[in-house]
Amino acid sequence: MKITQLPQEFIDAQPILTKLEDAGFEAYFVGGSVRDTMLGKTIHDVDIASSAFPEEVKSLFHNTVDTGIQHGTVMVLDHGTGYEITTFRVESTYTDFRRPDHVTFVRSLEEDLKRRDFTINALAMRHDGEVLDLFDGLEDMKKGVIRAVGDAEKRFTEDALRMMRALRFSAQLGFNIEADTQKALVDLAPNLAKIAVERVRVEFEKLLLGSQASQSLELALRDQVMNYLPGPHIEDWSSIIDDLNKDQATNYTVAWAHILSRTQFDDKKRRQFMYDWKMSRNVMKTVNAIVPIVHNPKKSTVFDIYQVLAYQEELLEVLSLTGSQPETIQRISHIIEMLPITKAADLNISGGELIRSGILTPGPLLGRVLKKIEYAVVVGDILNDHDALEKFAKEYVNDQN
Ligand SMILES: Nc1ccn([C@@H]2O[C@H](COP(=O)(O)OP(=O)(O)OP(=O)(O)O)[C@@H](O)[C@H]2O)c(=O)n1
Ligand SMILES: [Mg+2]
Repeated sequence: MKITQLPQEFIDAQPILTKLEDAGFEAYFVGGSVRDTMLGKTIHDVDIASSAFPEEVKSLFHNTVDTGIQHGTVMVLDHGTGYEITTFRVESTYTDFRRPDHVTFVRSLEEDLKRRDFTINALAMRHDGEVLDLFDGLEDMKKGVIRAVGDAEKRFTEDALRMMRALRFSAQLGFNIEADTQKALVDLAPNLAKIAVERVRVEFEKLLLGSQASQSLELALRDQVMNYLPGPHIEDWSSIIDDLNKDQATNYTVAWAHILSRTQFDDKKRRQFMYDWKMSRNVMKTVNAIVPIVHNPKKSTVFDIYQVLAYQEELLEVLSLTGSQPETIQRISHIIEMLPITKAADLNISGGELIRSGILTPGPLLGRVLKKIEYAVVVGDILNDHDALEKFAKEYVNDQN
């Protein structure tokens, strides 16, 4: 099978392949970019596999970086674009379920494709668009199936992450997982607990953002995969799945905030969950700001909303995902629109001015006064007007004495 209209990313990379070929090596586009092209999806980057050994790649191209040379990957820089060229390889025993103990470079494309995870990921494409399909990946694509290349148990034992990848691809593509592959997944799911959390998280986040996330989460639940994922156990998957049946999150911060809004976790358990998943500080801050409001949106005050203003987009999205009433969402949007200030720096008075005018001296009282002023302005008790704020500060200080 030959693709006649190649996406530009491949055309740009063609000279790299032909240079390798002219030197007597084989070179192919492999992996996600070939899969996604066949599926009519847009691609981001192209990966190249070659029979040339890393040193041979380096001697052919002027500008290279050893990005993963021990695994056979060399990056070739070409007009500002980096292309990863990985030598055909086979991997031997994975004693830690994470990384092969060592890789062996080979000259055969088939050997290389044989050790890949799924048939749809084991396609190779020549520089001219000719697709090599040694494991019936195209047929599986047509049928909408995720099938391990060869023995599923072997593939999942080599790298347990592939079980997450199976679920992730099913969420992204809406594909079913083929029966033997599914069985291996059920049997070997406990190994998921042994792999690096960061790797699991990346796949799980891709799953959550997939257009068929709900279908994939249902599979994960049924096959008890959830039991081997980080964090305290979530009891509330069914409501999360229901939500995702109707709509999907636009980014993973929203996805996590949505999940945690649907759980009954208290503050401590929620933090534990995020810590166990090794989420970034930014995600944690956003989730911690949003979840209490989503739990009780009707009770949220103007000042509550003001305090989470930095996360307003995420908040509104999670409210909508969790099925908040339109009136509730409208009320919160309205509060946001009407806020007189968006941050303390918008106040028409500063600590420095209060000191210069002799109303206050540096110290804790000054901090308290500024907080009071901010609160009063936000909730509409006073106007954000310099003289009014100064008067308010004077009266507050007098009351304290
Ligand atoms: N655990 C893994 C990870 C990757 N691969 C192989 O390496 C390719 C590239 O891996 P990666 O970029 O991680 O995934 P993609 O399939 O390219 O998916 P994405 O588009 O999300 O990058 C895969 O297609 C697959 O052939 C594999 O066999 N086993
Ligand atoms: Mg990729």
